[in-house]
Amino acid sequence: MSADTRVRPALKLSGVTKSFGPIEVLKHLDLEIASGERHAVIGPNGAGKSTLFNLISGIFAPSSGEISLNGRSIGGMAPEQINRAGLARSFQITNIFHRLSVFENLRIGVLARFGVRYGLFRPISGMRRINEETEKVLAQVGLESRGHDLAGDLTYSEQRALEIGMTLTTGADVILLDEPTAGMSREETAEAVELIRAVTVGKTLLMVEHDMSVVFSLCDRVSVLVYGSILATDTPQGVSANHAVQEAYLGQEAA
Ligand SMILES: Nc1ncnc2c1ncn2[C@@H]1O[C@H](COP(=O)(O)OP(=O)(O)OP(=O)(O)O)[C@@H](O)[C@H]1O
Repeated sequence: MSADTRVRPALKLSGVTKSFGPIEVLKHLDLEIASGERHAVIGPNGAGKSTLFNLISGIFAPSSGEISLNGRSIGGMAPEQINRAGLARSFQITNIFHRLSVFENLRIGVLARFGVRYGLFRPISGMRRINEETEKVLAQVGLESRGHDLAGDLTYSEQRALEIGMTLTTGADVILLDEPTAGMSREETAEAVELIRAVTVGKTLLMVEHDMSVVFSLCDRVSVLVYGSILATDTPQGVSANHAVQEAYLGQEAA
């Protein structure tokens, strides 16, 4: 591996703009997320956080600018292609199959990852490998005892853990989480933070998160998005001490 490859960011946005008709929702964004970094995006309602995630995960194409994943240009690719290139996203709105078991939900992701490859081999050995991988993710997200239960019967925080598990099944090394602790109690939030920390070891995490205590305990750096522009990117401590950020966002939240 060359020195250049080692310092290459996991995710890089250069001059990314997104307009809907005449409205420029994201304005010439530059952002680099280092490989192995845990990074939060914060910002007031309507700042463009969801739009940013939609661009990175391929729901929308950027109007201009460049997005690269592990050095490969992904701007404008379809979500499945971006997923295969190594990026997985969980959604703010629960995105699981309620009438399938927890195990079956996870196995869908594993099948998508291995299905084609194992189609070449004997089905039994292929299924064994797929089931083993599924069990592994089930354990990683702490749902071993719930594998046979319907996903719809899980508690809210267990469903969020399942969603995180679904991002892991794809084998992606860059994970996008959209408000993973939204709607959780303090205890559930603390558990979710530990889970996210554990499952993202060795991976790169980009998350939208409103809860600053989560950002402080989990993230290496934070980017503050206000009116479609990045106002600051810094450590959580640096961002909280930044006067422009306090005026534009944090002060407003505290008020
Ligand atoms: N498909 C779309 N068509 C037109 N305008 C859109 C579209 N999607 C988002 N917008 C506009 O872009 C702006 C940014 O929205 P976005 O949902 O990205 O913000 P956000 O920071 O995620 O907000 P929230 O925290 O409320 O989810 C808003 O003014 C929104 O109305």
